[in-house]
Amino acid sequence: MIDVKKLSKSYKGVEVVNIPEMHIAKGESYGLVGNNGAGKTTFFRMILDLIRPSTGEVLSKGVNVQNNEDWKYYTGSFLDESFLIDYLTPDEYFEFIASLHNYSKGDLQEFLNQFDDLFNDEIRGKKKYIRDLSKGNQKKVGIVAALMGNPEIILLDEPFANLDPTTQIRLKEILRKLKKEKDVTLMISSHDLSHVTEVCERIVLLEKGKVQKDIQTSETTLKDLEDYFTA
Ligand SMILES: Nc1ncnc2c1ncn2[C@@H]1O[C@H](COP(=O)(O)OP(=O)(O)OP(=O)(O)O)[C@@H](O)[C@H]1O
Repeated sequence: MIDVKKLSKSYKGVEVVNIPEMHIAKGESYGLVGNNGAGKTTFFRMILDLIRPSTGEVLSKGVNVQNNEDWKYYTGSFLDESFLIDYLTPDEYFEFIASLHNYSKGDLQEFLNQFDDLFNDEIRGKKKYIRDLSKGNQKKVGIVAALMGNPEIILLDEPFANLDPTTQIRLKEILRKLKKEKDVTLMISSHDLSHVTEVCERIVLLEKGKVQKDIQTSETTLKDLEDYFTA
């Protein structure tokens, strides 16, 4: 699904990402962990062609993401609030994103109804602009919008941060269901080692832009990661 080749990014001569090679298979759930500044967001931004690599390339289904827009039709993502349009209400924003996916009004209602529990009556039908929502509720809007249009791959940066425990549990269920029922490829960066090891079958650990671990999740992974970050 995604192939990374000789990928690096430097700012003012300082290298912040250096990944010589990486393959992310279709249907894989991939968790990216690493301390602040490890390069997680920068890596995701290069996959989404939001920033240009200093060297190398990212291929989505074999095509360089810089040269072709096709990947945008099957890729859902939410990295931060800049993905939102904060002067719209959530309903207006969902309608806008739905129009990009050619959803009818009925399609949109049906799609959003699935997330009633997650929204907890705080998001739809309110006359509040996105900018006036709490951080957690903004995140819910962004994540749900990223799931619209049946994406084949979904990238989420810190999806669990700012969410209350109930929502974290619901989000984990949603992500697991997407993988199981729709074979969606998931790429999640997270500081929450417990959630990310629960959802992801593969964990990649970045440190100073370089891959330190690339492992299949097992019963010992959470403990191994905790030990790594404690040392
Ligand atoms: N536009 C930029 N100009 C200069 N340096 C940058 C820029 N964007 C990112 N960096 C640097 O690149 C490094 C990696 O940042 P990045 O945001 O990718 O890390 P991260 O792993 O996502 O961190 P966090 O867990 O804190 O979100 C950091 O040292 C950051 O300061």
